[in-house]
Amino acid sequence: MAPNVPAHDDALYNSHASSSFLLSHHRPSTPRRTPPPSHHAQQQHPCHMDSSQLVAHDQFFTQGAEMLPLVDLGLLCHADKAEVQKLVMAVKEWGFFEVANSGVPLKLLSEIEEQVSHVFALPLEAKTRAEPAAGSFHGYLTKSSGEDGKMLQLSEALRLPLNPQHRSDMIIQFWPEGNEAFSSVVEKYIAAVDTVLLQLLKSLALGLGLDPLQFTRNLSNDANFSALRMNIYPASSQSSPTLGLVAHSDASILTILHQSSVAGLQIRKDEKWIAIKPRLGFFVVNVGDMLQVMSNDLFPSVVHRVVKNNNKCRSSVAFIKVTHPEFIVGPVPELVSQQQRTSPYHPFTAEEYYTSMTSHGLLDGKSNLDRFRISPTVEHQRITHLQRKSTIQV
Ligand SMILES: O=C(O)CCC(=O)C(=O)O
Ligand SMILES: [Fe+2]
Repeated sequence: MAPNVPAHDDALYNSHASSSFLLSHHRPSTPRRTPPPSHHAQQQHPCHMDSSQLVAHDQFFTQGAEMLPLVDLGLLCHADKAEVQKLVMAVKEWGFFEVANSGVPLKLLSEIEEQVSHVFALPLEAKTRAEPAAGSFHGYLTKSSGEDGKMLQLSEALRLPLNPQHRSDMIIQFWPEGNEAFSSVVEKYIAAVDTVLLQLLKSLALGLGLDPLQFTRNLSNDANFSALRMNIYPASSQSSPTLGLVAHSDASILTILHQSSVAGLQIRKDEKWIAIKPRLGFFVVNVGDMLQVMSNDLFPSVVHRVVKNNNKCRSSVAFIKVTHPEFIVGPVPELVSQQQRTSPYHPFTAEEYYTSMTSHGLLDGKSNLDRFRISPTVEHQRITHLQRKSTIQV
């Protein structure tokens, strides 16, 4: 059976730190740090995850959907200065952007979509064999609710490890004889999207005047955390719009999303929800909580959700890249000096961040990151008070 696992790739803890303590480095073993008690009431939580306010996609699009900033990966690969600056501005302002000219063939995108539909079409019995083992974040996730009975995982998802050995162990749980087509498409897809991700992180570091490897050198495919998350959102039978994925931020450094031609993704900007229209061959990329912390809040990790469609099934594939489990995630020291601002978060490891999610559970929006805030927000205090324990994960 699936353990109680948090719903999304987000969230963290803390311990106060001077800027020099915030230097990121590995450490051999990490005694668990507990977030300090919360006192300082600050701002209102940025969003209300009230499902009664859902807006159908068609309605958004007839009103004219807002376009995400678009960057050209070909230009970034050539360190084109204007494009690098465009990327940095887009990420600062939106935390989300689209990538054109990624070099990932359209054929591979349609192949991965096909494999997503194959795996979810398996009998439930085969899928539940791959439910996450205790302590694991990977595996098949199906509908689950929290202790208060509120549904958290609303659709089906499969979190495949990026680590090749762990991945083939999981694939065997779905197909005891193995599945060569599935395995090879997934492998090709991971390799291709990883290249995109590394280039984007190099360009971001370059754009901030940092060592180009600043954000890439401590990433890891071997951890329990980096994953390829396949999502499927069956058409809703309700006449009114329904949620397919609760509002959350990703825990990752970056997440690279391929969405099918069916819309559903909405992001939170300036206190409003914005629907993102899928565009063939363009990836949607978003900053995760870890990059928000490393960039010392220059790059926001933005809350997003999925709304189901009335008559169409939607699928998506999220490539989620996380740091090595023992790497201490804190702000890049140069950014602390440039901004003359110490981090509002206690540093943490990926291990601690994910453990926080499992122990506290997914709470709406960015509540997990709030746990690591040195001066917790009013919303965090409210959430801590509620202490919801059961969770799902992204
Ligand atoms: O399906 C989508 O468009 C979003 C998926 C997502 O946010 C996630 O997997 O973290
Ligand atoms: Fe997400």
